[in-house]
Amino acid sequence: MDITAVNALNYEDFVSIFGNVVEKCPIITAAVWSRRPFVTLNALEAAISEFIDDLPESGKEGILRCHPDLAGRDLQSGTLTRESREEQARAGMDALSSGEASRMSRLNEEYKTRFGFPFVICARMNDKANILRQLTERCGNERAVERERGIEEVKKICRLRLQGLVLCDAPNKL
Ligand SMILES: NC(=O)NC1=NC(=O)NC1=O
Repeated sequence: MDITAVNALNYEDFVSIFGNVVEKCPIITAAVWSRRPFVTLNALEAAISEFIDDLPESGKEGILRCHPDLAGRDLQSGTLTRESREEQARAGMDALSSGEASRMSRLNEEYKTRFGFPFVICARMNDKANILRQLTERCGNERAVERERGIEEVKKICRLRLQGLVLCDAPNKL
């Protein structure tokens, strides 16, 4: 699908295709539909980013709370979205040793207790070791710092999900 086809979508199809570029936050996609036509994929990504940046702190924290824990109960119970399942698998979250899994679980709980929202990182840009290192380090940050850092990671996840939806078809249309 190229950007011309994206701009031609009605809002039902737009939300149906792009509704999970920000995990479990289709309202963001539904809202930015009004900003079409998007000149490029980057313009669509920028519209999403601007919508997020304009939210109050509670809205940003709400977005973070829609993200499943890495190697958490959703992964264990098979209830991850397709996108999250693929992302977590690529980062090796489904192949942790029992020691690594219990460390992830403990650190995730510590992080959530401290901040009131989950640790979010773009799994596709990190491996297992770096995720554990980042989780350990970021637990020591201030809440405001982690709110912004988590949103930065949400935007990276969103960019990669958008590229998978719009660019991946492009090579087929030689
Ligand atoms: N808590 C998280 O960071 N979750 C996730 N990051 C990803 O890249 N995919 C997820 O499900």
